[in-house]
Amino acid sequence: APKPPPLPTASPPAAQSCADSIAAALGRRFALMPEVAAAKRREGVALTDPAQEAKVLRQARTDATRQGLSAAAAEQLFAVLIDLSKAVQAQTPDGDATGPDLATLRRAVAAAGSTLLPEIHRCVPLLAGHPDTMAVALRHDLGPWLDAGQIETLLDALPPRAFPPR
Ligand SMILES: C=C(O[C@@H]1C=C(C(=O)O)C=C[C@H]1O)C(=O)O
Repeated sequence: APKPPPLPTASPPAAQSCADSIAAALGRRFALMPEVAAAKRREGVALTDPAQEAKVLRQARTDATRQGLSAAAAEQLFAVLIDLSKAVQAQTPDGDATGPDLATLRRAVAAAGSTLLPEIHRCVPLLAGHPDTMAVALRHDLGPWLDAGQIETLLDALPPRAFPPR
């Protein structure tokens, strides 16, 4: 009998561009965190804001449900993003005497976050069967913000490891 063809190894372009756009949206969100840290210091606000976290998680569940994605997977992803975002803030050196205020920055954080779930929805079928594509994209785009262990944590909350095709 003929041997079955080998499993594909190279990422098709559609999977790669999907992973790149998710990584870019994540990068835009993390890139705001040094500014968030600076605004909190200026405004005398604590690193952790449980009410804001609850709002972000509630929004993630609502958006996911509206888009036909798993609310649990979306909440888990944003819980990981909150943890990692606080780690980035905690590592931000003292600085910036001026810059956008926290309320303005939170609107920008929400805008960056809101592009994620629609992208994930579009990408789930394309990333299925390509376990390394997202890893390569995150390592490429998130190096300025996250270390290797943090990138692994985030990969566990993204397709194709999370958000199974439905
Ligand atoms: C980004 C912030 O810092 C923390 C991280 C949050 C997030 O990643 O959405 C939300 C609340 C804070 O505990 C913030 O306060 O807005």
